[in-house]
Amino acid sequence: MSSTWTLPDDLDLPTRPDFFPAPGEALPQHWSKCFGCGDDQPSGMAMTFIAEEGIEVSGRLTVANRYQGGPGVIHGGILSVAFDETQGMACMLLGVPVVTGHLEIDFAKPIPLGSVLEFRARMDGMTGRKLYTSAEARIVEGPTAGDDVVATSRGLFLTIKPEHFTPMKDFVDGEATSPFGSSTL
Ligand SMILES: CCCCCCCC/C=C\CCCCCCCC(=O)SCCNC(=O)CCNC(=O)[C@H](O)C(C)(C)COP(=O)(O)OP(=O)(O)OC[C@H]1O[C@@H](n2cnc3c(N)ncnc32)[C@H](O)[C@@H]1OP(=O)(O)O
Repeated sequence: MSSTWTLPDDLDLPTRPDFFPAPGEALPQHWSKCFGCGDDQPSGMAMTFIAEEGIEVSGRLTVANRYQGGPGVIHGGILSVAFDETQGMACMLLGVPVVTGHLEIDFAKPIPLGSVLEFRARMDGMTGRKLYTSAEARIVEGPTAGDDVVATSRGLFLTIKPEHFTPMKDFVDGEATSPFGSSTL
């Protein structure tokens, strides 16, 4: 896999607050209408996440037929959504709202429709408002399941003020039922 990504050398690794789910417990969706994780988004990807040790999360995605890009394989954009979501969830362990500033993906192996993917993402460090993350995906169920890493990603997330989404309030489609965290609307 190739990448031009280099981490700054002045990063801190924060400690994880204890008010979030313990390792092994499910993470709440951050916004019920989110395409990646929301349960109020019928056309979405319904990803689920577990808190791991440290500032790390795992997430699962079943590759539905509608996620097809090339013949029989996942669309690269769908895989990118999953990486965005998983790394955003790793940031969420710190209890601060964030948005993605930069995301990059290396697509290493084809991923057949019907596969179940497991993503793992972690915080590599932060400086000021900038949170640096990395992640990888493996196929855990399906005809090509195995230990091979099928894709990797690196992200830069920026902490935002609660009012970041206020100008978007009128564009939300109906009532959201975000139970926890929320996108601060
Ligand atoms: C869907 C929303 C979910 C939100 C949930 C929140 C609550 C839950 C909490 C957690 C769950 C997380 C789960 C989320 C999963 C999905 C996340 C997404 O898909 S988010 C949607 C896509 N992303 C955007 O819409 C951002 C659009 N962009 C912006 O709004 C701005 O550009 C923003 C906020 C990212 C930065 O703008 P500035 O004005 O606040 O700050 P400046 O000064 O430009 O940048 C600050 C520092 O960052 C660097 N920077 C910014 N963008 C960069 C980039 N692309 N590459 C490298 N550096 C960058 C700059 O160089 C600067 O660095 P120096 O402080 O000077 O060292």
